[in-house]
Amino acid sequence: MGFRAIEWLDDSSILKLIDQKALPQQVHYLELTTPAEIAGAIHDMTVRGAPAIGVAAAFGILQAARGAAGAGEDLQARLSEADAVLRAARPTAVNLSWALNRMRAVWSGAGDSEALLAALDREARRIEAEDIAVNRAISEQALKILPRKVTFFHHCNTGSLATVDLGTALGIIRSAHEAGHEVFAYIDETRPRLQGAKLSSFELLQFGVPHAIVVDGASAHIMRTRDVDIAVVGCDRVAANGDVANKIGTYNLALAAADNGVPFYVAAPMSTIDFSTATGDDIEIEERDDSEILAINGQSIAPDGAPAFNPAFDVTPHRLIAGIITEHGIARPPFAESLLAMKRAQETFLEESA
Ligand SMILES: CSC[C@@H](O)[C@@H](O)C(=O)COP(=O)(O)O
Repeated sequence: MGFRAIEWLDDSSILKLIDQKALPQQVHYLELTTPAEIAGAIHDMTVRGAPAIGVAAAFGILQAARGAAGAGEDLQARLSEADAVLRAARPTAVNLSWALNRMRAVWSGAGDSEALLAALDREARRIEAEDIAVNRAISEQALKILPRKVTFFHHCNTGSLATVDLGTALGIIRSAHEAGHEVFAYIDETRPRLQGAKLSSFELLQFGVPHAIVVDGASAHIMRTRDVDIAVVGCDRVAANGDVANKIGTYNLALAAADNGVPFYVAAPMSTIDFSTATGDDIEIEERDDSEILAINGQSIAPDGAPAFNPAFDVTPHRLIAGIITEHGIARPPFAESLLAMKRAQETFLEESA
């Protein structure tokens, strides 16, 4: 098992988070006691990665419910306040609102506060447990199409740290290595916050997966001059037409892959597919503080007063994507149809396992 980004301490209702801002130099944990603190940790990227922030938010709601019950306060009022604070923490990853919607469906339902509290407890744990199962299933789907000797190109961090465990795209790389494939991975740095250099390399070293960190701008050159079999990335929101919002630089990578005939895959839990968003143009792209570009580890790298522009995500058009790997299978173009087929497979799976 990798480092756990998130751990719920049930007896104390504390959400324990590894501080991803301090990695890899320090493995340091924070213990959060309020939804406002959790929202702050999501916003400042102490916890990050689309699935991880959804799970953290679900426990934030549970924390608020327990707090309200302990103080004899109105449950609905406290929860709707917590919901609003958590929902506003980051805009692009749909997993945040997806998890909050699941929790809201519980707390806005019928039942006395004791029953609601128990149901919220179950739902938060279910969201957490499902994430692990879904990530394993995504890896299993991907293993079906990988050659025995496989060289990957990966962007950002999509591993254990970005999820509850294993991860999505990085989980595929790790699973291929553990399944005996001869794996090598090019891990791009992922400016400006360097999730690739800091976090993905940290995870791959832990599991003994051969890899090299490369600068973001090297992707086209490496694909042109080395044998790269597959580029695989995660996602923060997939629109109904298959357009994918993911960490800034994903679109560049997809263009480099297209020009070099490298198949470009997106690992996507069904929770990241947003059927209510028609196309990538409808996805809100988070803009973060200029300081993320102008300084590295607090050290200024640009002239004093230099302006910057810092969109944190981009949208890769569906035409550049070979497949979207979900826990229910690999969706292929045309995605408007194949993603709906995945949704139907999910509904059947849920009915059968109910
Ligand atoms: C399984 S994580 C998927 C995405 O959330 C990941 O690729 C990504 O873009 C993370 O961005 P971040 O800004 O670090 O939260």
